[in-house]
Amino acid sequence: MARILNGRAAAAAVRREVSAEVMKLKSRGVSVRLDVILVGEDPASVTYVRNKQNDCAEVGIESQLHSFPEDVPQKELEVLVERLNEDDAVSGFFIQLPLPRGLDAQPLISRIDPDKDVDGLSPLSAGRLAVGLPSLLPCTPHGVIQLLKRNGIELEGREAVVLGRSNLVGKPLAQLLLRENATVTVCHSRTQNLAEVASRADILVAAIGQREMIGGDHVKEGAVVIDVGIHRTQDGITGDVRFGEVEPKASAISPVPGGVGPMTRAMLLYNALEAARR
Ligand SMILES: Nc1nc2c(c(=O)[nH]1)N[C@@H](CN(C=O)c1ccc(C(=O)N[C@@H](CCC(=O)O)C(=O)O)cc1)CN2
Ligand SMILES: [Mg+2]
Repeated sequence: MARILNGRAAAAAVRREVSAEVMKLKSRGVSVRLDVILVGEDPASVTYVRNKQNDCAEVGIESQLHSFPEDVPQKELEVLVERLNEDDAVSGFFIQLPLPRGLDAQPLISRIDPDKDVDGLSPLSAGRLAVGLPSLLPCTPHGVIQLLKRNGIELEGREAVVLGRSNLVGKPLAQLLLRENATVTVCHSRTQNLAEVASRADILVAAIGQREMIGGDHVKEGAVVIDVGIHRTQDGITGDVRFGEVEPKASAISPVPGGVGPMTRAMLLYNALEAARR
């Protein structure tokens, strides 16, 4: 029976730590402000943004929402990004993803000042991470590392397999695991013998975006399994992992919901604090 890696508890601990540091900054006259760009009315995005703003309020971070209809011109968003870059009252900001069809997120993200890039997704932030310079770290991958570390799971010298190579999760997570001295393999849709490669892992991270694709045959006995997937079904939310099949083989496993998701939110608060210190 696997240990359940409780993301809600770890995230609550991060929030307490951030809150204490925000308080200290405030006592020195420095306020922390996280601005949010939301385009369109995708229900999941609207919920995530509301949750993130509630998190900010809980830890004493100010937050301002910049909300646009889905047909907003790209140029208007570019102008806003430049304005937020220049505004000294704004510690950091992010664009809630995905953007509606017709808008291109990458040129906007590329314009964000890396010192304000609380999602850690700009090419400059990614480059800093890749060469080992200090940078704001993408929230989900950083949340995965924190979930592992706060549960006392050793990474150094261990075989880590990341399933998925997105800019949001897979690629930066591979960099972070390398930084922790794990031996890292990244798998993707063209990987041959996926189950064979995955079952080499001491630490297996599923971030492929395919509902319940990973089963017992992908997992080595005693592996630590992290599920980054989020899929809404009629029966509730599930991940990329068939939990019932994998849990008996794993030594530890993150649930969905209540695993990586809450950590993503918590690491955004951590980044807002870091940005304010810059
Ligand atoms: N600009 C960004 N956009 C998106 C990101 C991101 O990090 N930055 N990640 C995802 C969405 N996301 C945050 O934005 C996010 C998704 C899910 C959760 C979460 O807590 N999930 C819960 C379950 C879902 C629920 O209850 O609705 C859980 O896993 O327990 C947090 C953040 C894409 N967009
Ligand atoms: Mg600066």
